[in-house]
Amino acid sequence: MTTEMCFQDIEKFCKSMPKLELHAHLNGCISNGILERVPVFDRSGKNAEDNWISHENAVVQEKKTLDLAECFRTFAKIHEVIRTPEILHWVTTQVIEEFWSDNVIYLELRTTPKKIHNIPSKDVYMEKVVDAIIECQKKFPIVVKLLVSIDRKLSVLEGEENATLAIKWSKKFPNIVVGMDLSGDPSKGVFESFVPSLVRARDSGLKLTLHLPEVANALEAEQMLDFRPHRVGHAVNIHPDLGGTQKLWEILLTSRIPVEVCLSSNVLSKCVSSIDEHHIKYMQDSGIPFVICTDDSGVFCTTLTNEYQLAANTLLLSQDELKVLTLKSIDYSFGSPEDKDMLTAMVRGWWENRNQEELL
Ligand SMILES: CNc1ncnc2c1ncn2[C@@H]1O[C@H](COP(=O)(O)O)[C@@H](O)[C@H]1O
Ligand SMILES: [Zn+2]
Repeated sequence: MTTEMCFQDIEKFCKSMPKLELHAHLNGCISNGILERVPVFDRSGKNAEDNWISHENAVVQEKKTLDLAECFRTFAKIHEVIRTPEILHWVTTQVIEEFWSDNVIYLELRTTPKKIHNIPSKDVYMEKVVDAIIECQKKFPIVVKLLVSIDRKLSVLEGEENATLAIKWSKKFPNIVVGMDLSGDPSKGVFESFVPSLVRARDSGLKLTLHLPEVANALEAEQMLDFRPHRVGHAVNIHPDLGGTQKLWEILLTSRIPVEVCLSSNVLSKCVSSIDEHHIKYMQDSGIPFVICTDDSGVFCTTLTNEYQLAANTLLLSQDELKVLTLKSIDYSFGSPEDKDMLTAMVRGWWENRNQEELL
């Protein structure tokens, strides 16, 4: 970052920049502000005015270190709030609106469809999320895509079900449902068992992103990288100085698979000991492609602005480098060629205007 820019300037600058978010779990992105306002809907599905779920029931998330196990307990608490199709629809609109307020112009949301509480089926889950996306795209200048996740604690059969669901919904809404993700508690489940489902999704045109294990598991990390997904999440425990191996690092390096970097998530979940020890520096030095993401903006009390600011401070990025980072995230996105052209024009337009204003 240029020396004349102070901390607040960087924040203001990162906020004003148009940004792309490529790694955001729907329920992990429900902020305290949203949780405190979850409405109670009456039986007809209408929002019963002034009837909010009490604050005591809301999950209070704090910006503090949680270990991974605590993170997963927090997700379970949030899932307790998502009791009806109406609430799911409402929270999805709120999450999208919060990203839009942060100047996110393109958002890839991911979620594991669930049949829980009064949500009668995974299809209804998909319907509510897709409806909310369509509604928000009419209201705000933001492009939103959906990736269907497989939570790795699920059975192989349920993984198959999610792949079938993703394929079916991508045929219905090809501009919205564009990919699949494998995520969840890395101490549960086995990547290899989901390979047939993921291959089926890939063969039907869906893009894939896999969470590389956030705990040291060189064998699984290697299997995931060898699978050549379109992107990977996190990439902790890959570099030989940081819990990985030379072999893993070289596979990542030569594969050119873009990494979704989630700085706050990695530090707050204690997968990385501090921001200064984060592998983002090694990735920058080696030229490994990466994109800055939030992961769970609600659970980690962060924003994409904050993550860009952290990256700018950690890597001492110039404004021009921030522009390049944003333009690269367009390339790595799962948007269509038309989406990418439109986003490139928007981002370039914003930077050109800004440069002209500076000259005046
Ligand atoms: C912190 N690092 C992480 N590592 C692995 N999986 C994570 C995660 N953060 C979130 N999830 C996955 O996303 C779900 C919440 O969103 P959805 O209910 O699907 O919308 C979590 O239950 C977990 O499966
Ligand atoms: Zn994630």
